[in-house]
Amino acid sequence: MDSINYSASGLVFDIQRFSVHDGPGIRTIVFLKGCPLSCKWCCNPESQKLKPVITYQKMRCIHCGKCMKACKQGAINPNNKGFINRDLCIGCGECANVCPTGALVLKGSGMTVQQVMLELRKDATTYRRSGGGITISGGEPLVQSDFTLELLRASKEQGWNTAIETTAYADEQAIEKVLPYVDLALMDIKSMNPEVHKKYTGVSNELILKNAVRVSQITKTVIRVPTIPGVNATEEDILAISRFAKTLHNIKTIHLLPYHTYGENKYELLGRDYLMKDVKTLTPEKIQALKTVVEEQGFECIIGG
Ligand SMILES: C[S@@+](CC[C@H](N)C(=O)[O-])C[C@H]1O[C@@H](n2cnc3c(N)ncnc32)[C@H](O)[C@@H]1O
Ligand code: SF4
Ligand code: SF4
Ligand code: SF4
Repeated sequence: MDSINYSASGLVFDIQRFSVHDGPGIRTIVFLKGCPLSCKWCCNPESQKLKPVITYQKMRCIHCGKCMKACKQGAINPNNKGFINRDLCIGCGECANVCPTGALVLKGSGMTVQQVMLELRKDATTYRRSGGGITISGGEPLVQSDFTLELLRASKEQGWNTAIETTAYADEQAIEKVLPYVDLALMDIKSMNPEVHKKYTGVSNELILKNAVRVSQITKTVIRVPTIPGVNATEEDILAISRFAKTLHNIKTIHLLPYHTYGENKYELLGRDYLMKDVKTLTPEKIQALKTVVEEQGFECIIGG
């Protein structure tokens, strides 16, 4: 086995400590950039591009003009819709460096495995006491598969529990090399209907359904379904996903994640329209009915994951 490459670097857009979701015990979630999907409801739209992106918060702007002078691409102009011309912006972050109020923030920066491990080590005692560890999310962690692999290997060497949040849209090699170092795969199945999947996520579900079999063979897997009204939140949709889960290897638990709008304001910061504005989250009665469907198929069902 090769030694761990601590100098491998990846694009990270957030690190959240003390999470009690997304795996056992107390965890640190490392959010990676890059996703081949573009789910219309995505709560992390800043994750999707595999490069740093700038956010602009109008409320904080005092119109000092420093960013305009700093931007060599001429991408900033108060007359632009959303302040920044995103066709010109290269995500260099020079504007954010000079902004005195924090109105401009760059999402995504290069970090080495060693730098991420330094962050993680701050909570090593907590991981040991609680049986927790690292969860790699995003974005899609399998996009930066070499970086994800090294982070997982380094974490396993410390004896920490490892998890990934994935939608398994990746090539076979990425699955085969990364999953053996994952203790728990929290794997989304968003819809069994290929047209619906394509319409709302930008890609067909064919590769995901194929890879789901392999993921479940390699490691302990929990199926997750973000339940989005008008997309995949009928009893028929959830029954179809539950039946599919039965064809996988040893799935015991399905998480239903009720649709939420926590990410809505981020779209504005990115100069994008939020396309799910009119969608209301499910009532507790409706989500309960979906839970019953899952349980009738013999699975444990957790609402919220
Ligand atoms: C941001 S994703 C990152 C991992 C991976 N890209 C995926 O989709 O599985 C993490 C989790 O958040 C869920 N999620 C994203 N947007 C959501 C929303 N608006 N409401 C409920 N769950 C959401 C996803 O379904 C996924 O289970
Ligand atoms: S990130 Fe760079 S290119 Fe983009 S607006 Fe700021 S300074 Fe200009
Ligand atoms: S530097 Fe910041 S506060 Fe000044 S104009 Fe640009 S965004 Fe606004
Ligand atoms: S797969 Fe995950 S990260 Fe990618 S767009 Fe969908 S919810 Fe967002």
